[in-house]
Amino acid sequence: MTQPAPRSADPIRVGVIGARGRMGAEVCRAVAAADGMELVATVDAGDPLAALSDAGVEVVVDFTHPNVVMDNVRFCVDRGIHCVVGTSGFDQQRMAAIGAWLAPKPELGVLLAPNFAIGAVLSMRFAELAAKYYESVEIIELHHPRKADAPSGTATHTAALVEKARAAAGLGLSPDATTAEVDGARGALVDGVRVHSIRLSGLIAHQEVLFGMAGETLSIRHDSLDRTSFMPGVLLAVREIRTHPGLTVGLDKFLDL
Ligand SMILES: NC(=O)C1=CN([C@@H]2O[C@H](COP(=O)(O)OP(=O)(O)OC[C@H]3O[C@@H](n4cnc5c(N)ncnc54)[C@H](OP(=O)(O)O)[C@@H]3O)[C@@H](O)[C@H]2O)C=CC1
Ligand SMILES: O=C(O)C1=N[C@H](C(=O)O)C[C@H](O)C1
Repeated sequence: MTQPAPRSADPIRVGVIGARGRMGAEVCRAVAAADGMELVATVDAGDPLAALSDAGVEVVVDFTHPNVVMDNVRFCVDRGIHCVVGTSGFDQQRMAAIGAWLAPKPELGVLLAPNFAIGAVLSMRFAELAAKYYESVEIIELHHPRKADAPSGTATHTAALVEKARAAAGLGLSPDATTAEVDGARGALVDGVRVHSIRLSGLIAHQEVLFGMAGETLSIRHDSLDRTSFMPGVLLAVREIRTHPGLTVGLDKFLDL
């Protein structure tokens, strides 16, 4: 349920966790330069999370690591701090846990956004729309080689959306006659969809969803060429989260899509 935006003209007090990382540093710059918000606390590995509550943070932005993000979200929810989370590594079990933490705090919002780039959000929606029309689908995600997790959160989320649309249309697995395979050659099976992860110097974040049927294919590709591509989405989420209580998955829920 969307509530009216707070009337206060006071800037939103923002804290960043993972502030010295690739994304966190970019978020700190974007928040510091944005109208209507103030960067009041930054935390990275080894720093106490109490710096956030001590500084009166209202909205935290987390770009850390799948291994630590749940502790960060728990800390913030317990202290009534809204969370905008870009860190990957969320599954249904993790989402259910966050939902349970939020249950006694009906005013509090947590956004888990697999991808903040507008084109990535659109491409996931396009893939969801296309899914029911095609017999075959596979996903290729391509990232910089310092990425810790594979497949990417974006690919995992896309696979889930595509699978749901295929299941609703009565489609099963994509046809595949492979009977002899070198381990990994056919990628990972995520929600019944093959996902192939490329790690390559020079890349930032890219994804291609390939659909096929007799006589035609469709490729839906998005490329983040710079981490600035994620910043408009992050700033939008910081502005919106206080009026979107509960757990939200996907930036599309904050857009007029
Ligand atoms: N949703 C989206 O649009 C996007 C999501 N991401 C995701 O964001 C996450 C971060 O990516 P990226 O910035 O490239 O990664 P980085 O490794 O560059 O940054 C992560 C930062 O978090 C720090 N950190 C680790 N543990 C903690 C902790 N317990 N408390 C506070 N800080 C901690 C790391 O410190 P140290 O290095 O010392 O461990 C590091 O400085 C990944 O999961 C990635 O997939 C990335 C881009 C876009
Ligand atoms: O690690 C990254 O860089 C990215 N991670 C997110 C993901 O796992 O999908 C979003 C984007 O792809 C960049």
